[in-house]
Amino acid sequence: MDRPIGILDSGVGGLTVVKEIMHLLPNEQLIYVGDTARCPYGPRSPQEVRKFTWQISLALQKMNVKMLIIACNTATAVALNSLSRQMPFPVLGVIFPGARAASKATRNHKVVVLGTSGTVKSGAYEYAISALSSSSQVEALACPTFVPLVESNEYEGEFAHKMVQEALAPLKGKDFDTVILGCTHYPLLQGHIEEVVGEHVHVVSSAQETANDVKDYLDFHQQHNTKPGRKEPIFYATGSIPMFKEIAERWLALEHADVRRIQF
Ligand SMILES: N[C@H](CCC(=O)O)C(=O)O
Repeated sequence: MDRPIGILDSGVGGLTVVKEIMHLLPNEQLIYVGDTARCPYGPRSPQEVRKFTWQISLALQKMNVKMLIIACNTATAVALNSLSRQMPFPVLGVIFPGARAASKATRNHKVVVLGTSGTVKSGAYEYAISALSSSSQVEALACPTFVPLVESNEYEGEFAHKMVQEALAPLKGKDFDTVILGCTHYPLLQGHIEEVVGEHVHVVSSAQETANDVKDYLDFHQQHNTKPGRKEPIFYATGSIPMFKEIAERWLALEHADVRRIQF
């Protein structure tokens, strides 16, 4: 099926999912919406995040997508159920794939989830992990400083490292062996996070697992794009286009990212 795949996030975080899908399914046309003008979603109420997620999803529906990926944990936690019930195409979130990857990786069944305040308050990871393995203990930690660091393109260097160190200080001395990057912005800080938690800890991101789920779905339902050739993604942003373009080109190693404006 030659229709595009829609992907959404509050900002640039979902590009971590785009990167994996581009790698695994280069033939698919991706349309991405980053709601950078209203980012972060983390501190907002569930009602507001649900409303914004629906607005974007309806815009993507008008663009004739064959499938929707909510590449945002905060939005997945509050909007996946209603969207997957009511949209006329499959809707995938990022929480279950991340929980599954962590359940596979942990040996001592002690898992830490790093996420936005909204995701942590939702308890969505605790719920997903307990459904997969009732013996696992999950501790969730909100890291509200991380998303602004990534959105302002300051995710590399000393300052970012110090912010990560400060945010993860409550984990010192705890014996977890797996950390879930429970926000799609956090893989851009993965190097700092790995240094702080130590190399004995598995750091899992849901991006790879989500991309695998997309492929499995397209395989099973025979819905791959049949037009030959690699497709360049189309990006829409509600906020600064130059900032989005710079981050997308760097993170996805694109020479020219096609970034357009969208408003709600
Ligand atoms: N990237 C998003 C949201 C970050 C935010 O807007 O607070 C997530 O996975 O949760």
